[in-house]
Amino acid sequence: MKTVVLVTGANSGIGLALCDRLLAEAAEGLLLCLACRNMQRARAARLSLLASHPSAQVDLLQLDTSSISSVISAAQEVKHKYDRLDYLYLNAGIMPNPKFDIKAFFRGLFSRYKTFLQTIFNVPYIILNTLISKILWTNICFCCCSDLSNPFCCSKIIAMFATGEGILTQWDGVTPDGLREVFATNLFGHFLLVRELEPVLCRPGETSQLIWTSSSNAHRSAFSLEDLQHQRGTQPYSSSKYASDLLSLALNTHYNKQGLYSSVICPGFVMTNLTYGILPTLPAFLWNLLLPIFWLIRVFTNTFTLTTHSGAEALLWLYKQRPETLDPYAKYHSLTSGLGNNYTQPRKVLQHHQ
Ligand SMILES: NC(=O)C1=CN([C@@H]2O[C@H](COP(=O)(O)OP(=O)(O)OC[C@H]3O[C@@H](n4cnc5c(N)ncnc54)[C@H](OP(=O)(O)O)[C@@H]3O)[C@@H](O)[C@H]2O)C=CC1
Ligand SMILES: CC(C)CCC[C@@H](C)[C@H]1CC[C@H]2C3=C(CC[C@]12C)[C@@]1(C)CCC(=O)C[C@@H]1CC3
Repeated sequence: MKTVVLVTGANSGIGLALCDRLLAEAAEGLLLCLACRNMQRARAARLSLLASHPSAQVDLLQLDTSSISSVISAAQEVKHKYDRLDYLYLNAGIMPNPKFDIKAFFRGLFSRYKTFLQTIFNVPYIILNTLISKILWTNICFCCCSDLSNPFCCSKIIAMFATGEGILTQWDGVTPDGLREVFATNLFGHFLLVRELEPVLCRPGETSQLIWTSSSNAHRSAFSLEDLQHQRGTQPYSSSKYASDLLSLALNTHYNKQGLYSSVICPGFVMTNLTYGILPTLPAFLWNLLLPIFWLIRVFTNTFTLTTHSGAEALLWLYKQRPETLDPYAKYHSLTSGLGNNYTQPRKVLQHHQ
């Protein structure tokens, strides 16, 4: 019997890389279903996967997660075609019209520029402090140095690079169903899909896994239970990702006794169609010019996974785990070390009392 895996948003980016890595891992025993909104792109993705894994079984499914009717008919088709679903990767996602706020970026960087330079050159705080204060021996210099020795500033800059917090502006629209587009695409459509697929996900005596592609950009401050769709805020993407972290937890409470387990992952910062739009003046291939800078930043934050292959690391790692052994309060991070090695690390995301 083949393991049935369904991946939403499988025609590009992290989703496509995941499919490739799954097939490289277990092409023979796998029945892979690519769930995509655009069938032309889906067919192209299928062909590229079959080119490198000729013996693989790859099916296509039309699914637009932002549309209620599309989700319902896609779920009907899945239930009709397969009598089981072992893995459901909830990966499709949008961040409409993201813009890099250069002012906010430089404000964040240069308000703490000394700390940034120190981070880059890795000069130990104490040596630098003593040296400068001995040479100049003035009050002003002392003030500067006290700033230098504040590791909190360093960690703030690193956090800015790791999460994109405060340096991106986003936009949101309304779907024909009357829902906010980011909420509908990233969260609600997936939730509906899970509910509709209950009969093939919850089978007596067997386990299945839901795996959400969340983000380091998921911020509690962006989310409000009173404004689930984020109609009143300016961070719809962060809100939808934080909501998926919460929802995963709730799904575990609800479904674990029926053998269905849910986890969230964070792929790190990956260069994909989703991120190319952030620097609008830069065509996709020119992003590669920034690679040396990104590799340098990676020395300080291992969240710069950069390639789709590396970003899919935690998604693949979860595929190999027994779901009962996973921590529902953890977010599993794809990480890449300064030397380019990929690994997965769980980090506590929600505290039990939250
Ligand atoms: N890149 C990054 O740095 C990070 C990405 N993520 C998350 O990773 C996931 C994958 O994104 P990524 O690979 O980067 O970007 P891509 O844009 O390459 O992939 C997104 C995929 O989702 C699909 N999609 C978008 N909207 C819908 C919809 N309404 N219905 C069905 N499919 C849809 C896209 O299809 P189409 O080709 O038709 O647009 C595409 O296949 C997203 O959830 C994203 O939020 C999280 C953290 C960081
Ligand atoms: C030297 C500069 C020009 C570098 C600019 C880098 C930024 C464009 C990126 C730094 C951190 C990135 C990031 C994301 C987008 C691009 C950055 C802001 C995300 C917000 C993309 C979507 C996510 O889910 C999380 C990412 C976190 C890091």
